[in-house]
Amino acid sequence: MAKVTIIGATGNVGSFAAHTISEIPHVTDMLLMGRPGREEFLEGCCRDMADSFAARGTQMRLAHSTRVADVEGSDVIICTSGMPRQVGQDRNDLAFENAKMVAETAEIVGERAPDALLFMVTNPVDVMTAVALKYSGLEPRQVFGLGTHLDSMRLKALIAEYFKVHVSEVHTRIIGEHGESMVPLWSATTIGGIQICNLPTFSGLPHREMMDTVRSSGQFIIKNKGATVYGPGEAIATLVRTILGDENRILTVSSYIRSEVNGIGDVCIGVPARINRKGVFPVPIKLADREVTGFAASVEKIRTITADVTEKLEQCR
Ligand SMILES: NC(=O)C1=CN([C@@H]2O[C@H](COP(=O)(O)OP(=O)(O)OC[C@H]3O[C@@H](n4cnc5c(N)ncnc54)[C@H](O)[C@@H]3O)[C@@H](O)[C@H]2O)C=CC1
Ligand SMILES: O=C([O-])CC(=O)C(=O)O
Repeated sequence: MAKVTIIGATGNVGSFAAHTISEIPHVTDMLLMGRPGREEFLEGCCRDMADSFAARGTQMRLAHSTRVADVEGSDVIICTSGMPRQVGQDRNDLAFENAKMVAETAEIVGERAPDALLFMVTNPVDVMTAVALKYSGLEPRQVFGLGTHLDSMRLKALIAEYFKVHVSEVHTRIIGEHGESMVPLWSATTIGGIQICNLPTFSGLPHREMMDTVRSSGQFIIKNKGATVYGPGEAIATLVRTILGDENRILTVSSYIRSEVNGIGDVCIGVPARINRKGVFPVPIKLADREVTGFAASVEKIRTITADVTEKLEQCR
């Protein structure tokens, strides 16, 4: 029995995520939230969704609102509201504009739903996770972002295609920024349980090309169809299912780390974390030397942008 709220449900990602989440059996209540002025659109979304429930036999209470205070009683609150990037923009270009909205929203969430988990999707997601953590006043286990889970999924699909195996045979991870400085963990990549570097075909793997494809996926999709929707929507639903099913899966999400990765910490960034109904718990890990260098650079980048955005937010409050 759980209530899930989607803030930004009128948008591309929010509306598709709402539909994928409606397939999760634990969800009994869903609240679609949009900006004031979007009431009619939200009503339309609810009616449309109810039609799909009728076709599938889904039984779920569905409501809509334009008041963030209505998050009260939610178990999971997903924030997909905010500006998306345009072709040629970097996700970090959105940082300050989206941070203003996230800070305001997070404050209300902290007051009205102090026991909820707050799941950030809005970009730049690592910086937005830090802003949400600060302004909600919630505990680090309660606030997390989609992080590099989507990037890890993208890499997994490319590896599966290369080796002609089912995606479920591939385990891989990308950590760090959901952005240019992301770091693939080849040392933690296995196929059918065998470390990828122990497979003779590994030497021919086009690592660089694969990572170029992963890094540019968002931009490619935005250029061709305006927004990334299905990948993020399914990735969001996987996390919600993991939480509500109390599954203790280890997925790579943006989370506050103290010093869990080779002693590096005090930042919100994509790291492997155990996820269950209580929230998100980063797993202490020790990386190979080359991977540490890349991760440390990614942390430094995100820490600098986060500090800059937080300072600007404080000045305009
Ligand atoms: N972390 C990830 O992997 C991904 C993150 N995103 C991010 O998710 C966000 C939403 O993307 P889309 O759904 O494509 O955008 P969209 O433009 O379709 O929807 C954005 C929604 O946010 C609302 N909104 C915009 N500015 C707002 C404000 N100041 N206050 C309150 N609500 C506001 C809009 O009304 C709309 O409902 C973007 O920041 C995008 O970059 C998108 C895909 C993947
Ligand atoms: O690229 C974007 O702006 C949207 C996003 O984060 C993704 O799909 O990875």
